[in-house]
Amino acid sequence: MSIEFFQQVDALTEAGQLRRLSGAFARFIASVGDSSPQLMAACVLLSELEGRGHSCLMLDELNADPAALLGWSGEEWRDLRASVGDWPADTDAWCDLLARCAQVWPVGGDQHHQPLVLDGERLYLRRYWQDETHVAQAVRSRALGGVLAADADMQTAGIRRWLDNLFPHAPRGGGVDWQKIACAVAMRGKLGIITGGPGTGKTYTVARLLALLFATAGEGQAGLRVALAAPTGKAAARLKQSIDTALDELAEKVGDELPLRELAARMGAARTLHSLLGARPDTRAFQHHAGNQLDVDVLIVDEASMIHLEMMSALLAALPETATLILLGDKDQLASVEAGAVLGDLCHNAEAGEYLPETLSYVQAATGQRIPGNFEGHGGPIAQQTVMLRESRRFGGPIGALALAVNAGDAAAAVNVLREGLDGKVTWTDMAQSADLLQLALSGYQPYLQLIRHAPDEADHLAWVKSVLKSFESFRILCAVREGEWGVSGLNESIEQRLQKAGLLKRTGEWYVGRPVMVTRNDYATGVFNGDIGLTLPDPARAGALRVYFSEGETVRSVLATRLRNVETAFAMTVHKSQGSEFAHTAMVLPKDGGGMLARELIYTGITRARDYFTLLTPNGQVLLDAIGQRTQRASGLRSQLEN
Ligand SMILES: Nc1ncnc2c1ncn2[C@@H]1O[C@H](COP(=O)(O)OP(=O)(O)OP(=O)(O)O)[C@@H](O)[C@H]1O
Repeated sequence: MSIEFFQQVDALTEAGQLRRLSGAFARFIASVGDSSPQLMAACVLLSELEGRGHSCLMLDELNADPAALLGWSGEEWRDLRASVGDWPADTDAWCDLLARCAQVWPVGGDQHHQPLVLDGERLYLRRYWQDETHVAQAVRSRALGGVLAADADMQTAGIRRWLDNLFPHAPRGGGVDWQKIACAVAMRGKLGIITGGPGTGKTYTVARLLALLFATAGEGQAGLRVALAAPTGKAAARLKQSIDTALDELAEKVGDELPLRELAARMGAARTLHSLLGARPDTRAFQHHAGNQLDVDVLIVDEASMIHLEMMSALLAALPETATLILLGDKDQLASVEAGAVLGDLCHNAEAGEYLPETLSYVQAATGQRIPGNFEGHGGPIAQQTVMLRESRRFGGPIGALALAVNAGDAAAAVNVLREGLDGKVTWTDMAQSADLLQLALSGYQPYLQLIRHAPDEADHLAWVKSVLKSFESFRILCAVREGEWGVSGLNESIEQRLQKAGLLKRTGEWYVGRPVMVTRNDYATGVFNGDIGLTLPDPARAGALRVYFSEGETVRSVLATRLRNVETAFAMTVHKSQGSEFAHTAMVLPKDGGGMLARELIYTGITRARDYFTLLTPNGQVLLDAIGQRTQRASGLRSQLEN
């Protein structure tokens, strides 16, 4: 029995070191079979890691340094370790021990709905193993499926003709036109992955890919069904806007040969993945699934780095085999809060290319471009369908240089850019005090709060709402953490107080004019979703009533403030929640102590939310250096499943 072990777990839970769920989960596992402290320890660790976005527990890591898995010191780990008693001698011993437990299904063994799965040296919750296995199988078969066959020469020639038309100019500096290559590669299978940093032309490229799909659809052209989606409403609205603009520009160039405006008009709005799949209240199941698939020929999904494992599995199940899936995203951004780092795993060869000889010759035939030798290799089917765009069109200058340095883990170069602060585009206040932050919040939020004071007649209400929203969207404070003085909750409170003191806000209760809010839970009744950000403004129809206005590209939606239940004030938001958004001026705030939990992806994601100006505030600069030096490694078996 594991009495001593659970006493330790309970004490650590009370101390806030472990999630309550972890102890409860281990107890549940103990109640349905074996209850050895070793199995219990593996369950607690598995649950803790799941809460941090890992899809499995790597037993070699458990064997090598379990404290490091939790980010604990040896001291913190000591008592829990002692309560386990005998610790298996090595990874094999862990595998043997777990494989003998009734609650564990060793893959290939007898199945009787065991809640845990042991796949090689990885221990999973069954659901994650199923999702991972399904995603691996589905993307592999998509990458391999539909690859140009018997009449390939003719098809390739058709693709080439159109690509030359759509990309008429030689790439700048005489390099390789990865955008053109990305289009060709996506035409080759039922899966295309286009990754790249901000402004590298992912949307520009996908608009041309759409034109190409449309142009080569033959008789199917008139009925080609294209759907656009993204993980958040904001990202979906941005995608639609960028694609419409790009298709419009392209239509001018292509002329009568291709009715691109007709295609754009038929596409309809971009939707969130939840809405596309038909999420329903009170169930994880979607309306669209393997038995009731989506009615589309082409699905384009932007901000794919935010898609978690379970969502990717659901998406792939709901997509007909015949449809083409195009994933767009920045592989270096933070992964989803939920388990999995799917885009990162799918793109693990993207930097190096790893293209096979057949890919090289197809690309040459379809684009006239020769992929340089250093990108040749032995990548699997996903690598052959993945292209990384490498040149940013609008993200140069100090912000771009800073993002590059952080991404490369080069803290010294990052500090150089921050110190030089060229053109005032990048500003860094180290040893920052709260007063610095509050001053910044005051100057950043003053413009929209002043606009609010000049509420117009009823007739101009919508135009005014749009201008206030636009002004609010131009500045944002991002936090690395939620708790504490430098976290979201502490800062929102102090910023509200500061703005009130400056006479910019009149806070009378929970709801007040000018309050920005973020939705924290999907709410089907009001049609607002987790992560949506809105602004509280007077209701023109009812004196004294307040509505929350949400910007959706060109349109605005509103909900009575009192109908919104799961919201929080959003002067400051987490970097995680800011994904898919961009602000003219982004200010990022790091905490005094990162607790070893901040990594480079977070810093990179924060910086790349800034369009024109980036301000960094650090009460303790060492936290920045430590974060740049640390990579997020999410345990996942997806890469190895993709290679099998
Ligand atoms: N080959 C090109 N020739 C001319 N302009 C280009 C080209 N590629 C991209 N652009 C322009 O560069 C800008 C950025 O491109 P785009 O918006 O497609 O990048 P993105 O990777 O989708 O950015 P984000 O990550 O912010 O969504 C756009 O104005 C686009 O029109």
